[in-house]
Parts: sequence; structure tokens; C-alpha cells
Amino acid sequence: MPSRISDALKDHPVHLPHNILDLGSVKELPDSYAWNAPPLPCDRTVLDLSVPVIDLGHPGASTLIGHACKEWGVFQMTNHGVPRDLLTEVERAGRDLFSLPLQQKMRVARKPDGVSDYGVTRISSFFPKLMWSEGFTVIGSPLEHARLLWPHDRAAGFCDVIGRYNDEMRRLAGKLMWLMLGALGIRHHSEDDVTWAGPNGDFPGASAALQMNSYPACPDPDQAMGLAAHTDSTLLTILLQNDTAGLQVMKGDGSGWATVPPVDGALVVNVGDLLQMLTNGTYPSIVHRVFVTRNAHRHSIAYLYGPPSGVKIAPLPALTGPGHPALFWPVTWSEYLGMKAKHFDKALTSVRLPPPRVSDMESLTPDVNIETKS
Ligand SMILES: C=C1C[C@]23C[C@@]1(O)CC[C@H]2[C@@]12CCC[C@@](C)(C(=O)O1)[C@H]2[C@@H]3C(=O)O
Ligand SMILES: O=C(O)CCC(=O)C(=O)O
Ligand SMILES: [Fe+2]
Repeated sequence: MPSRISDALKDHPVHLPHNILDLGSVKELPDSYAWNAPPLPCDRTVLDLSVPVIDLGHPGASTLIGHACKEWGVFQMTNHGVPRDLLTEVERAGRDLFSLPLQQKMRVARKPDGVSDYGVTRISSFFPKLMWSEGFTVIGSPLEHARLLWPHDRAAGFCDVIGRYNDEMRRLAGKLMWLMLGALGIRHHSEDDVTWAGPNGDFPGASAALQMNSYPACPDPDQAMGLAAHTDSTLLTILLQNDTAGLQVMKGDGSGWATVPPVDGALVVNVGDLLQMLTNGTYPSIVHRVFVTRNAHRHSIAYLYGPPSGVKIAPLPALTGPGHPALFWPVTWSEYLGMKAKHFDKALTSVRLPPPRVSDMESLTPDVNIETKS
């Protein structure tokens, strides 16, 4: 079994399409990008519902977060302590990177077994059409790739911003974990529950990836998909979006999509599959996707946060007991990424207890028409 996230991804190579295009200069939607069979991007059953916006400085923040995680699996947060200048700088770093000419970005194109680099989203292989987006994944230091993209001083500047942003995200993700778990009565000192938690309320050794996304303006947005519906495999994801709307989340009851509007200075937090497992299903991971528009170029940066390599995630003992059996068997993030790479939206079902019968799942093959949460 792979032990680190980078090893898990190497075992499941994703190939870049041969005909990768410079999306910013395309005037007509090519057929390979036209989603004309389900899942359709234009099924915009958009609900008039708002994802909660929570002020982290509010005395009741933990309770509000717990409620949002149960009801939605996503919320926006303000007053999160990440300096505004740093948000601006990291947003600019992403914009600078994606505005490079395609041939230059291709210098750091993902190798079939690569992890940290430029390419299409990893879930592309589950869909018959290409998505109207490009991504740059950072796991560890981006220095080697930054040096291939820029002259010395600019490469160092890019890495400095990414380094500072990663530090802030790690701090914030640890804080969020306790706010989320605190709402369920799990406290810092309960080492028996969260075995990998550090003594200072932090999570030493936590793993993470930074995913920079670019969604250029699109000549036919109704037929294009920025990012197809998926859940993140993480404990939690912290997302910075620019001022262009695009992110949509599926309301837990499957009744429709809600758009998460950009709120100046706010960060979006979404529950990932591993947190659903850790909380024994109390906090469901959220299905989300991204639509594109005709006139605006959207950028986002996702901080994907998970446990240290080797740590098995299982339902917390405090959340199981008589009448509340554990619903998932223990897995490391790497093991789970392997399952996700194989089963996509059926990965969570594949780790359910009791083990699913094949007939329950109509086999473990992915359902590429994922429209609602199963
Ligand atoms: C650690 C990771 C989670 C992720 C795969 C990755 O290696 C880095 C990219 C992440 C991402 C971002 C877009 C959606 C997603 C499902 C994908 O294909 O790549 C997630 C992966 C995930 O959370 O499973
Ligand atoms: O761009 C967005 O808003 C969402 C990105 C996302 O879902 C991801 O990177 O996992
Ligand atoms: Fe995502």
C-alpha cells in the first residue's frame, strides 16, 4: 500500500489529453469540450438558498460551524485571520502562473505518474468530455517547477508566497478541525479520540496539497463544464475564489445546486470524505462543481487538508456506541486516494460497514452521471 499521498497518486497516473488547448484563445467550443449528454452543465436547478457565512470571531462560531457542517457540509468564513495582503498575493501568483503562454506551462506538465504540476483535473479520466479548466497542483515545494517557469527572482517570489499561504492554511485548518470537532463534544485533551493531534491543539505532520485552478471565459458556457461534480477526499478543504461566481454545491437532500457567491475576503470551507468517516457520517462531504461564464476568467485556490501519512481514519470512538455502530472501516488518506482513483464517487460506499453487497452498489464502477449525492 502507498504510504504518502504522492505515492498513492503515482500508482494511479492521469494522462494529459494529447490535444490540450490554450483555452483562453479558443473562439468556438470544440466537440471534445461540449457536454451534450448527462451530466449536463446547463441543468441549473439553482436553489435560492445561501450557504452560511460565519464570522470566526463570533463567540458561538463552533456551534454555527457544527450546524453548517451537518446541514450543508460547506460554509464561508470571515474574520479567519489570514492577512488580506496574502490573499491578494496568492491570487496574483495563480493569475501570473496561468497567464503564461501554454508552451511555457507545458514545461511543467504532469508526467503520467506525476503529482505536483500543470495539467487537467485528476477526475477527468472518469468523464467522456474535457473540462474547461486548467490546474496546477503543489505538494511540497514548488521550487523545481517554478524555476522551469520563471527566471530566478520570480520563481523565488512565487515559492515565498505559496510557502506563506501554506503556513497560514495549516494553522487555520487545525483551528477549524477543533471548531468542527468541538461542536460534537470532542476536545483537545481527548487524545484517545484524535490520536494524531498534537499537545498544542495542532495536528503535526498533517498532509496537504494546494490546487490552483483557472477557468477561462468560455465561448459556450451552457455546454461547458468547469469542474464536474465531485467530493474532495480530504478532511476539509479551504477555498479562495476570486470575484467571479462559479462554485455550486449540491444541497444534501439532492434537491438542487446552490451557488456559493464570492464574498470579499472570505474563504469557503468544505467537508471532505475523510471527515465524513471520522465523524461517523455526522458531517457529510459535499458534492460540488464549477460552472464557467462567457466573459469572466475565474481563478480559485484549494487547500486540501488531510491526516499525516500512515494515520488510519476511522469513526471517532466518542461518536460510536450502542445504537451507533461505526459506519466506515479505517483507511489512510493514501489508501483512500487509491480507492477514489479507482471507484470515484463510489469510493465512500466502498469503505462502508458492513461491507456493501455488490447489488447495493450496482457494482463498484463509477457513476459518471453523478448528479446527486448517493
Ligand atoms: C491530495 C489531493 C486531493 C485531490 C487529488 C490530490 O492529489 C491533489 C488534487 C486534489 C483534487 C482537486 C480537484 C478535485 C479532486 C477530486 C481531484 O481530482 O484533484 C481533488 C482530489 C481529491 O480530493 O480527491
Ligand atoms: O474552483 C472551485 O471553486 C472549486 C475547486 C475544487 O473543487 C477543487 O479544487 O477541489
Ligand atoms: Fe473540490
